[in-house]
Amino acid sequence: MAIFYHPYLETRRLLHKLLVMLSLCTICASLFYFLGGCCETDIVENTGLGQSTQLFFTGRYHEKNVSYDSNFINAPSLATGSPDAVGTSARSLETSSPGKDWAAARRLPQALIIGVKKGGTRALLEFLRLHPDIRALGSEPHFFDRHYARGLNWYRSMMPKALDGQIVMEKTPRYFVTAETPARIYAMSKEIKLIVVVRDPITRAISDYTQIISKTPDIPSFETLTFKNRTMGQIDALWSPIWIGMYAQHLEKWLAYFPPSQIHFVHGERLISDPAGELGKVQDFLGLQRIITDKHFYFNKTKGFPCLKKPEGSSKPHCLGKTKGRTHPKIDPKVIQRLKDFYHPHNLKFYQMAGQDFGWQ
Ligand SMILES: Nc1ncnc2c1ncn2[C@@H]1O[C@H](COP(=O)(O)OS(=O)(=O)O)[C@@H](OP(=O)(O)O)[C@H]1O
Repeated sequence: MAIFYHPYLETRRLLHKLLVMLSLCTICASLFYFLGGCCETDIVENTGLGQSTQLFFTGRYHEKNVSYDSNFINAPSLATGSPDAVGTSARSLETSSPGKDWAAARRLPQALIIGVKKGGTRALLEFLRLHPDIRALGSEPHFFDRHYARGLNWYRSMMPKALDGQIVMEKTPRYFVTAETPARIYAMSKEIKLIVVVRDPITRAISDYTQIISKTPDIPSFETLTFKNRTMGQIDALWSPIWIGMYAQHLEKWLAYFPPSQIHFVHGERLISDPAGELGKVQDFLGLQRIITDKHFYFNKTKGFPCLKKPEGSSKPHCLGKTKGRTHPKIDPKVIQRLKDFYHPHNLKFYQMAGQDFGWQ
């Protein structure tokens, strides 16, 4: 029987072969992707926070929703959004120990820097990131004050991946003055460790005002805004820069939920004059080995603040960016004196509640 060569049949055979090969490729690729995805991210997460929140973790967020403020100069990787750009040892898990990445998971934080605004919270967070046992979120998630309705799974997805034994933390200075926050944090974890950086409330208020005026230059002077009635010398205690500094009144709300042993106060002025000393106490409070020491800091005369020495593999030192350590306006000494009188009883009450004298006059 004669075999006919028919171009139409030949093309059909070729197309058929191609289709089979394509299907095989698709199956292989899907298998490869599926197996890879499973091994990398599907981890049963134990929050370790004494509550029933064991959840399946899908881990496909990669911090894409998080904005990092580039508060460190000469820290290009921070500016590009890496959560662990600063520090000699706190390198990104994803890049520094790929072999261990499979064991890392996103967990809810075990420690929080809750305040105070303009206290030195950014400096503290960035210094703490030097510790290999700390994994800190670079941005301020504002979960307990603004985004609570998004739920704990959203909050967890914001956190950097951490290995067992590493402490996950974030900082949002507004938590300290938000009335609903202590109860919400308590509902997440009764054992959480809370850190508050406090600074002389008058300097803090001026720092706050300096930030406000940098964004809205047309507002009245600090002196004007400080008073409800200047001739009567009546302070406007509801003006946010003044109100935030009434620490005792805010602390009361936290002590209704957490024992004093769970709240650590960082002395904001000493964080500038002796960063290693303050960091030593924070590491003790967190139950960590004292790894961050004075070897990590140098005083930058131009900046007027302590900065980080060069990290491994880089010749550039790290200072906080220009929004930290701004020049403050000169305030009328009479207004300062009036503020001292105003804050005096609040400060005394705060020293008593915190169990330490911060020495603000
Ligand atoms: N090492 C170092 N470098 C720069 N600045 C430092 C440092 N340590 C503490 N500070 C003080 O931190 C103040 C800003 O506080 P915060 O980071 O808490 O501000 S914020 O609430 O997050 O906006 C900032 O306030 P201003 O001086 O008013 O800018 C600083 O005084």
